[in-house]
Amino acid sequence: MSNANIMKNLLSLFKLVFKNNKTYLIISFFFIISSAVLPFINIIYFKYLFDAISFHYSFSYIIKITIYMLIVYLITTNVQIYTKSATTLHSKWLLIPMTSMFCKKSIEMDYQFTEDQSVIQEMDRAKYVLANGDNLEMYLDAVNGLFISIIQFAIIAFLANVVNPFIIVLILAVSIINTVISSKIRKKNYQIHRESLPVDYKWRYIIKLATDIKYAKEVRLFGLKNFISHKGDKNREEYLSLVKIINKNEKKGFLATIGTSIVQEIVVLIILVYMVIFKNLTIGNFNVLMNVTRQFTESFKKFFECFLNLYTINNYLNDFFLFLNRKSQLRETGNLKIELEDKPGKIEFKDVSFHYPNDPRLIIKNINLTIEPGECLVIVGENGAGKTTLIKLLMRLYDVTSGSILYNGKNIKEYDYDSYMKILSTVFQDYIMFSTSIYENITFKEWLENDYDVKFLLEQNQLIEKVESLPYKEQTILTRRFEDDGIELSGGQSQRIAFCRAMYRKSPTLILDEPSASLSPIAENEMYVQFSKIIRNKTSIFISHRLSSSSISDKICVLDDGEIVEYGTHNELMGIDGIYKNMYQLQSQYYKEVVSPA
Ligand SMILES: Nc1ncnc2c1ncn2[C@@H]1O[C@H](COP(=O)(O)OP(=O)(O)OP(=O)(O)O)[C@@H](O)[C@H]1O
Repeated sequence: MSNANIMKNLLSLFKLVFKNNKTYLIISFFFIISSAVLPFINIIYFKYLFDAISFHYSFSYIIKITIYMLIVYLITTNVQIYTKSATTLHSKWLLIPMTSMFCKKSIEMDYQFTEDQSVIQEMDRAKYVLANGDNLEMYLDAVNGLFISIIQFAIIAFLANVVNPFIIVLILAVSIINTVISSKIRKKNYQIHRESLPVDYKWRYIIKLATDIKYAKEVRLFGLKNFISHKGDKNREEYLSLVKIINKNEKKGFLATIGTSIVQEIVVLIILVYMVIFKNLTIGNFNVLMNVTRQFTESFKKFFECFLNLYTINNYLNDFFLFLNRKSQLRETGNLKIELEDKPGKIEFKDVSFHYPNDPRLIIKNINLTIEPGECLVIVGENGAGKTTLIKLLMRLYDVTSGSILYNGKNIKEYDYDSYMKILSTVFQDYIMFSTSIYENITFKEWLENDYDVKFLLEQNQLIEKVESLPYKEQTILTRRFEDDGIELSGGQSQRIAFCRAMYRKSPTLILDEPSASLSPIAENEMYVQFSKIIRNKTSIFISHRLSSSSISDKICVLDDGEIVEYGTHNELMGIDGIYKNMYQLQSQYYKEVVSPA
């Protein structure tokens, strides 16, 4: 870690403090001054006291300097105690803007990075600063400590006429040796700690497997108790073997520095005793000299300790700022605003090919497709044909490998990212229900009494009866993760909430990936009847395995192994002996078998 990095991170942190918590700076100033001068009050007092006794000053003079000393001591101690606890508290406050910056960056980060192991690990290390707030406290404490030591050096330099130069050289040498030992140990341990983070991350995943409701069914069904606990045992063994190395390194370093410090104490004592016996050093001056020397050692120790803390924690802070400064390629392209955001636009795929960043296989191959404004397109195809991937490209979760996607004639990269995202509403197969109220799950807004849009959507999606029957209606919390009176919805009900969420955005383009996957055939039919009303004046794209969706489609596109193999209206595709006709006939036969009475 270079010094430039330390300075850069310090500056970044200082800017953050200055922007978010100026009070911290004022409190720190008083903390630094009071802590720096506190040890010298006694030293200076005893110097004056011994002088007064040696030179037979009046008793009232001694009382006077004693009272001054007590007043100064009391004020300084109080200031130091108050500001110490205040700086600790205010450094915790700093976690608020830092957490918010971190979350914002994580969300704005290019989607493809969420699958990149090196970025995931960088994010984990950055998270470490937030999850272990003590690190930030220690870092800021170290910065204050450095200032305290520097002021103390200045005071000591002022009093230096009484310090033997040999002692200074000795203290300097011992402090430097101890610093080198400690910094080597810390560097080694930081590397080991870095190695331990992914292990710890896996451990949290294992705990989640055992406790998270998401996995509860699978875990019980397949009797995964031993499987999970075995994984947990192995993981902890791996983690503890790393902690053992860290402890061993620390022990070695501790023993080495204690050894050098003992040698230093003995040599200083020998020199001062020699000066008392052979150089007429008075006991009073011996006392002052001993105290200043000890303070000198203390200040040096503190200085290097703070520097080492700063250096070590800087590694974590560096990861934090590195992550924060990570560029988002997808976001930082165009800045064109979309005009008429509520009107559907023309979407064109031109020679689009794509492979995932971690896999060279082409998943989308030379696609040419036009979706006219207000058209309803159904994309069908076997599992793995590339249907979801095509939608991910349209949603700018990934950039095309070659070719281009146009919206109203302009490459989607030219648009401002947020402006472009506003025109799309998507429900993916793996939509998420958040552990918050039904209302917030749909709107992502604070509760608004009588939000008729939400009521209308609940009604349209046949959820109103269910929601009205709940004790807190739209304010009922989904999932029981945080609330005892939270509710669990069925797959189909959750999917309808996800539809409401997509429709609430009122975007001119609606994309639904497998909208009927969790619905019964009757519900599926009702859904398409509802959809035909909702999608009026919107462009809609459905990915569907169930071909009943064709009843509301204008065009159907059949994907096979990343290529468009058939394209046209339902009637056109039924006219050719292809994949679509085959699939349709198979499915309608199945429906007949299921529905017709035996
Ligand atoms: N993040 C990823 N990294 C690498 N390959 C991926 C990734 N996501 C999907 N793929 C691969 O891309 C191919 C197409 O996947 P996609 O999800 O687009 O298919 P699909 O047609 O939507 O399938 P399904 O009907 O099963 O949902 C698959 O072979 C899949 O393994």
